[in-house]
Amino acid sequence: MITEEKKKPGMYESVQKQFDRAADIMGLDNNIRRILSTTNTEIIVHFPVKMDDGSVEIFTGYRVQHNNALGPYKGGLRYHPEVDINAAKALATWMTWKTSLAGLPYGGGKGGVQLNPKQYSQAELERITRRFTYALGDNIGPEYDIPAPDVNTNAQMMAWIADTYMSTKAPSERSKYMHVVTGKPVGSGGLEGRDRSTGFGVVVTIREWAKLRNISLEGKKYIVQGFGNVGQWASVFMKESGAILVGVQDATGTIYNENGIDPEALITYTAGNNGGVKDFPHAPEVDGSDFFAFDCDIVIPAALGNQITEENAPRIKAQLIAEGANGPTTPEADVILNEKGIDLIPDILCNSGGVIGSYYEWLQNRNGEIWTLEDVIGRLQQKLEISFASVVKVAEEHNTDWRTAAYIQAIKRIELAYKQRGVFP
Ligand SMILES: NC(=O)C1=CN([C@@H]2O[C@H](COP(=O)(O)OP(=O)(O)OC[C@H]3O[C@@H](n4cnc5c(N)ncnc54)[C@H](OP(=O)(O)O)[C@@H]3O)[C@@H](O)[C@H]2O)C=CC1
Ligand SMILES: O=C(O)CCC(=O)C(=O)O
Repeated sequence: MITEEKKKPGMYESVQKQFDRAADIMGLDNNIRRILSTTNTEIIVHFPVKMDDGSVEIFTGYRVQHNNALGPYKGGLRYHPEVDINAAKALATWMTWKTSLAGLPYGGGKGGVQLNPKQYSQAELERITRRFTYALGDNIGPEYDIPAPDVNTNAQMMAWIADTYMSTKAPSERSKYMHVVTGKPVGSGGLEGRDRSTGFGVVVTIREWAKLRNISLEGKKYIVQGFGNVGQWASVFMKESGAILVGVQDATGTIYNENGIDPEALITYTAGNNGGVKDFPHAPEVDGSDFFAFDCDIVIPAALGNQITEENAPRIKAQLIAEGANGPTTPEADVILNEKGIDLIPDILCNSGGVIGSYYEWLQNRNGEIWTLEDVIGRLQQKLEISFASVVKVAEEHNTDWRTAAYIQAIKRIELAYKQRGVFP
């Protein structure tokens, strides 16, 4: 099992190093560089919640709004013991680059609550989510800052947020606020396909990589770290492309089977009482301490940040790393992977299908429309293919890696917005 994010170099340090590299190469205006190196707003709330046994627990929640030059802040909420202000700052900053690269009218925000959701009942999680929403108040809003699901949060929690937020508005106005949050259940204003949009997007970018490198995905072996929303859906779409899942790691353990693990069977298994991949009957449990070095062609990190480091990067054998997670690779590991000639599809491109799906949900609510699954999947695929091609082109123009190229492309759009508005007299 992987070690905790907290014990490794900070994710905020990583995102700033990535930004600095791109800013240097593109010769970014120094004032814009200073603006983008700083978060706009950092909110910390402490709020009490009554537990099932009648006791009261105080929780700490975060929302960081990094930048809104292109539109409202957008990004998920995470429930995890390692959520803190620095994690929220890093994740919010990545959202700014991601939404800009995708060409969306959004900025970047992120937040969450520091807790281990496995320790709470469903009723307690509902009260925590509703209290957190009250505590945030109008620091979120459909045209201001729009949360969405992330690690350990789901469509049900988004429905509680929407309901709580809307209940603070006048009854005649409430329906105008449905798009305060995305990733809701389809029955409550959610979008058909938002559930799979991140995992689908990961696989669209892998297919584009395969086309570029003239490789067939048929029979290619891959491993996935994290078998939640992103890992599961990515595995479903990798199966459609003929690739073979051989290893999976989650917080409960690591399994490996060189003959293949059926993603659907594993999804059914993990949805059961065990809640993870441990003891899956069709793949033995193995030592996962060197997970990324397993024999495979493609690695999909889809769990937490700072997992591929200078310690394990030298042993990676795969041809491609497709970053389903946010910030899974440290800047030091990036250097090693580049030297080894391993391709890497950076998080702000690879997992951007999620926020693009959220944008479609937001539009659906805002315009009173109902989109079909075909609409969503078709538009998502087209948008991601364009993004992938633009990153490859910028990388060639600047003779740089794909992560730096993705940053350059994202930063350029924000730079233009600042220059056109004339904030500098
Ligand atoms: N959901 C989305 O739309 C998007 C998510 N992302 C990113 O993708 C990543 C995964 O998010 P998502 O799938 O939504 O989250 P989920 O909560 O659905 O799944 C997280 C997965 O990571 C596993 N995990 C947690 N801790 C560890 C650990 N120490 N070692 C190994 N595995 C671990 C969990 O295991 P267990 O179940 O056993 O706890 C679970 O399988 C995150 O980095 C997130 O920011 C990026 C873009 C959009
Ligand atoms: O769907 C969204 O708004 C954001 C999802 C998210 O948190 C992410 O892309 O990291």
